[in-house]
Amino acid sequence: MSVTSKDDISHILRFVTDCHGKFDLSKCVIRESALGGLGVFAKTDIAKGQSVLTLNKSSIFSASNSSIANLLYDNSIDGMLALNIAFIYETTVFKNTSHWYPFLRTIRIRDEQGNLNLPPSFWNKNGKELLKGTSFDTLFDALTPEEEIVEGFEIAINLARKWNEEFQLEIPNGFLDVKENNHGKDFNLKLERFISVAYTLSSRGFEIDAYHETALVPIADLFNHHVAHPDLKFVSLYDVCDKCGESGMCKHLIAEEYLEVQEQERDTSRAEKMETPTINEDLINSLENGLQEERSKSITDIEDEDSGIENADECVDLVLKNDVTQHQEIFNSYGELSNVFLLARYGFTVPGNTYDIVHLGPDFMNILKKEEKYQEKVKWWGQVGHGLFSAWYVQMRQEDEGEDKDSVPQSDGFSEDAGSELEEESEEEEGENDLNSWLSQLYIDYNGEPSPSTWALANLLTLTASQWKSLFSKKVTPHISDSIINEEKLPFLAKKDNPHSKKLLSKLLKDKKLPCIKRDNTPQVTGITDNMFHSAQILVQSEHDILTKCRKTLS
Ligand SMILES: C[S@@+](CC[C@H](N)C(=O)[O-])C[C@H]1O[C@@H](n2cnc3c(N)ncnc32)[C@H](O)[C@@H]1O
Repeated sequence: MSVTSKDDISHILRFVTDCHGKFDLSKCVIRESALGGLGVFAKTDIAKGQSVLTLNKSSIFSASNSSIANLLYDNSIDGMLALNIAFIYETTVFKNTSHWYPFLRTIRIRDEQGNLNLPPSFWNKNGKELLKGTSFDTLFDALTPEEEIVEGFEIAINLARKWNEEFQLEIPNGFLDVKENNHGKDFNLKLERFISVAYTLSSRGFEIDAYHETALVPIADLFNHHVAHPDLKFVSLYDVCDKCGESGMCKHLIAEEYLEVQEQERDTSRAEKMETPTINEDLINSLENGLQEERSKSITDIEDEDSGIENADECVDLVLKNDVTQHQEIFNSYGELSNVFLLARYGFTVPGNTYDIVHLGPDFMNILKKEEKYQEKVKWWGQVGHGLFSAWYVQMRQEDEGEDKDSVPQSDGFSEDAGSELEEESEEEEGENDLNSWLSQLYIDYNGEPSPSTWALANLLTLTASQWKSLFSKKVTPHISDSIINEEKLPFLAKKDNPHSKKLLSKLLKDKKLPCIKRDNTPQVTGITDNMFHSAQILVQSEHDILTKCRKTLS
């Protein structure tokens, strides 16, 4: 939960004005939102297509334009780690001397009660209990602390010490000044602050371009998220030089082109072997002289046109994709995300989030472990069946869509691993864990509809011995995975009206345990802050509602 205080509105507006940004105060107003913190509201009706905010990229804050940009670059630090370290230096070391400080100081890493904003993976035991057994825990394993952030903190501490030793750059006080002789306690205290910075920035960052990567954008970060009907589109030219951020020709591109031409000439002439020219400072400088001339000419052209804001390619824009009406809050979209993702990355949850699901993996595992009769079927499903069924199902859906071209394409339930959205790093381990792969496909969607795999596994488990045999065109061999499936039987697995399967699923839902969310004690006793409680309550309620809908579907 990262929110801004209303006392900061004037500072943010002044910063944007000083940066010659365009935010039309006759059309929009920043004020407190019922969702928490601030939001941006329409002062008048505004037509779709209009831009509500235009800022030059030089006024956004990224690691690449921070005061320590060169140091980060020299040490090959990029991405979110670079942004976190840059933010810490800017707000603790450079402070008033930093161009961005008036904006950055409005970004709080603590909630209104003074508690650090922490992701659930770093909540205390009581806090984690609030989410135990939900999809957050079982499907995404998002209660386990990420090693990556601790490693990032250690890198940041070492760099701070190195820069201090080498050229006396002050070590950020209270953040990276970990006492060497008091490693444990002091380390953990400052690690929490570091995590809080990372979590807060991840809830406010915008993907800008190849040069800036993720950056903080004043005012743009005050628009709240809408799950279903966002009003805005964030526009930024991504394809720029990753070394200098130029959108057109720059010395790096010219140097690259020059080398390419040299290469081609060498190939075509097939003459004596020429020495390969390399990009060095001399080459860049000589090329840059030519470029400088070209550039000053084009700058004059732009200034002549003078529209108040410079080259559009050098700006970021928030453009309306809907008409908005007077007084309404104007919403952005942080992505088509379930509450699991919103909480893990952005620190909040939304009631009635249509991207929510309920994971049934552990619930199936419970009955599979208990019942000997299921062992053979489950072994086949894990090794062969799930893959076969998924491929058949996707193909069948494509054929249906081909026949009915006007129909709205729908998710086939297999196109994406339901558990993939939080697991960028675990994609490397793809294939390592077949069990997780098919278990992740066992879920109920927001409408209370079991996923295709859920129906299929339930249908499989409830097959009688003779039905199970007839699933194979050849006798089941001792090695179940070698048995040949009778493909005509696959549609049976997709059935949604098998009373035996419905009964099995109903029992599964009856036994499913979700956390009981109630406030037994004060936050001082439990360490559960209002934000933690509120977020967990919405997430768990959403899962309860999905289960209720599913029970109706099954009855
Ligand atoms: C980019 S900021 C948006 C502006 C924020 N309200 C502020 O005061 O700074 C993102 C934060 O706003 C809050 N937020 C955004 N959309 C929300 C929503 N639909 N419901 C609840 N909180 C939301 C969350 O605290 C989130 O971490």
